[in-house]
Amino acid sequence: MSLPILDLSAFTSPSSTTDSKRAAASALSAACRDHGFFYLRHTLGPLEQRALALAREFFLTSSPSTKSRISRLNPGDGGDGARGYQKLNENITQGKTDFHEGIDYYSPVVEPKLLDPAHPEKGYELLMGVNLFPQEVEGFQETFEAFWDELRKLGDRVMVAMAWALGYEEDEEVLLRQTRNGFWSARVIGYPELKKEDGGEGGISCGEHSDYGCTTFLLADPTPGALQVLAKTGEWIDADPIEGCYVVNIGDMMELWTNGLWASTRHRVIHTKSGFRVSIPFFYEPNFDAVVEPLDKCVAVAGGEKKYQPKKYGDHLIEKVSGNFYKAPEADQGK
Ligand SMILES: O=C(O)CCC(=O)C(=O)O
Ligand SMILES: [Fe+2]
Repeated sequence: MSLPILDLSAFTSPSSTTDSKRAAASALSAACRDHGFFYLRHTLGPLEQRALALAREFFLTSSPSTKSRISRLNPGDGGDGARGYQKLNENITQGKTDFHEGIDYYSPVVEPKLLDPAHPEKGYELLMGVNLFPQEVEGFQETFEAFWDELRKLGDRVMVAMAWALGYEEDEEVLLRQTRNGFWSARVIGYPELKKEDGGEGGISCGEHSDYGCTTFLLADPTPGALQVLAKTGEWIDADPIEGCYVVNIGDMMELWTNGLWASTRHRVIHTKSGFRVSIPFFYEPNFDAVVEPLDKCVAVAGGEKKYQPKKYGDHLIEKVSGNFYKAPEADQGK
């Protein structure tokens, strides 16, 4: 089984017809309902290769002091508990350590919130700090900021396409209204190959999880066999990169909006091939204060039964981020 390849250019081009939008929305609806994962044909040109190359340069050539200068630190220790660099084995999924290193970024906050203004060295409230860039890697910050800007715009268009796919052709901004100032997030991830001594067989590069927000746009280098998606049949299928495409998946908040019509599909990374793998997912998310609840039309499909309680996205995010760095063996943590 393989994942569908979609073209949503009907929603990005100003000259497209209603019929072409309907056709694209119908393919999108089937992909989200049947898989929760799909390939989206879209390219940002050389910006993508530049971002992947800079990510690789950071992981493979930066000194330990460069990496530690941008370390994720807890509130109280100088950080905001979320933004920054995590070394190998620091990230936790389902209570188990992941074998990757990465830098986490979030939407910049207009006024970072110091924990204690009299003692700025203590850092920030959870998630309310500043993004940390490796200034030693020339062009890193500008390239990634430009990359994320483009993906935010793409995400806005995909929200309109998703609204059509859910039957909201007449109210196509029903999702966009709650994501336009989205509290997006992004990761720059490096995966050394898993070897036996690192936990090799049975070890995990990034543990099984669902993404916790709205829609993820993933770009990765060409390494095959690393990202795997749990199909509805119960088998794990490879989501290998396809040139000119993003791997897109829906997250927990989209599952909530659709009243479970589109499930947030579980996935994992097991990288045992040779070479250092790099991936740069962008998580397009609802506004921090968006109250996400099942959409009327999706509730109607389920015979009027609301299967989920409303949830404020910011609360959901705080819950999830707190779990990512806390080793709780029973917990089922998302990303
Ligand atoms: O590296 C990948 O291919 C996927 C990473 C991922 O699933 C995540 O960061 O949520
Ligand atoms: Fe993920």
